[in-house]
Amino acid sequence: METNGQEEDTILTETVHIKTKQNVLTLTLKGLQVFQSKDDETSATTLKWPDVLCIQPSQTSSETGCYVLQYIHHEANTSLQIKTLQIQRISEQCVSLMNQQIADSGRPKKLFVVINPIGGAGKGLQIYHEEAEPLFKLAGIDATIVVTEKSKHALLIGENTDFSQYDGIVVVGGDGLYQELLQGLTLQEQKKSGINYDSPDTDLVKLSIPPIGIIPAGTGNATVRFYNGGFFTGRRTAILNIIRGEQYRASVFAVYSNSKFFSVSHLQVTYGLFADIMKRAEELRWMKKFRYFYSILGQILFSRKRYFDAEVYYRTLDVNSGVVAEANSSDWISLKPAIQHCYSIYAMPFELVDTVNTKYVNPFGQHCHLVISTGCSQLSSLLSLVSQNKTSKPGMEVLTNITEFKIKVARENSASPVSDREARDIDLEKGIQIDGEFLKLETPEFLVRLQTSFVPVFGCKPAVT
Ligand SMILES: Nc1ncnc2c1ncn2[C@@H]1O[C@H](COP(=O)(O)OP(=O)(O)OP(=O)(O)O)[C@@H](O)[C@H]1O
Repeated sequence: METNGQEEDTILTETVHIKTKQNVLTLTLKGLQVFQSKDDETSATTLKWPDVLCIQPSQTSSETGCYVLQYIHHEANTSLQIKTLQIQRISEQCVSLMNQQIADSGRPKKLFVVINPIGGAGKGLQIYHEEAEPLFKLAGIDATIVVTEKSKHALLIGENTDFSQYDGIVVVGGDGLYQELLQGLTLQEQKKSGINYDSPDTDLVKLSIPPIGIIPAGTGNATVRFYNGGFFTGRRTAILNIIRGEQYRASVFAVYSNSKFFSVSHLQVTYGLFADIMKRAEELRWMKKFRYFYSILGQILFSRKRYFDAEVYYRTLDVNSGVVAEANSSDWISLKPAIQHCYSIYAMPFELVDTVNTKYVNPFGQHCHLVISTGCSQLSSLLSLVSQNKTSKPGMEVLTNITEFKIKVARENSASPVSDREARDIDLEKGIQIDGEFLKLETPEFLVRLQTSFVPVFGCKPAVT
């Protein structure tokens, strides 16, 4: 709460006691402040209304006017914690005004919650009931819960539910569950609008839905980290950001193939190496969460690179003018040489800020980067994905400021395989990995278009280091 202009914003000022010492409590339109003495600003606790969880009568003191204030504390690295403040001798009028301001702070009042009971360690329900529900109750939030009963259930929920009576949609699961819901929501919005959403030349209609919050309960929980400042330090931060109600519009990819809208992607689109790893992980599903570790290790240590020839075309944003280069031209920019002999292509719908002074991943950005591994080691390609590298190096081309790209894979293998390995390679040639799932294309070519400000999400801006 700023002191500038505070006088005009002030709703009420009164004297209260904290730890038996006299304090001044001031309520303003923006928040509240408690301080021992006007001359000692350092002793002040200053809170904005979205950070005030609740004020309730103390359970440990029978004294009238003794209340416990619970509030959200912001740590230096964007993680959030709950703190309490016991206040004595506070008036009923002040408590009632505080409750009014908390209710008007913009936090959601009604949430629609989708829980995956089998994601990750199978603890989605437990996580929700033990960690999220008590905090939602404390914050006066009502929740309607739907537990998914089968694969793709979240897609049907997204496609067929009218969310207009809710202030937020919450996903309790991993990246896969969020992708399914997003896919359903995207289809619902496009169908409602009547556009030809199969054409990549038609802009998708941005989602006009209540913001989505993710409570991580899957094996892969990457996107929630980026939506919550990039330094994800626990589920509690994600839950508290939903309660705070701060929202942004995140970018996603729209993926097209064979002249059809194929999928929406909130995390990553990969072709080649990482799609192959994901395919192997699916075959090892019985190993539960260890399947990723095992399939990555198996590929890096024991498997050869599966090379393919690809034509790569792209469009970029002129970051200084904000204009998409070549946007009105039918010509795409092509890599030189036009055909890349490579083994991995990937992109994430995030803007990477990586300068001498700062490095962070921004999911609310305007462009992304595309990485093509040609001659570098598989480990190097993997590390670049994990570390969000955006610098080209020998055997790895990184294209920056990308807004869309098009990949056409030339068939490396003969149509009639002579060995099991060749048969597997042909199978893999049509594979693409989207947000952790291995999917099959009809033909090995696809177009990916960044859709900026596409989906409203609860969260906070990236932590700038
Ligand atoms: N009741 C259910 N029975 C079977 N599958 C389900 C059920 N509910 C959701 N799913 C499926 O679970 C998959 C994974 O969900 P989620 O992303 O929450 O967890 P995860 O453990 O990170 O995922 P993954 O297993 O892909 O690593 C989704 O593809 C979804 O279709």
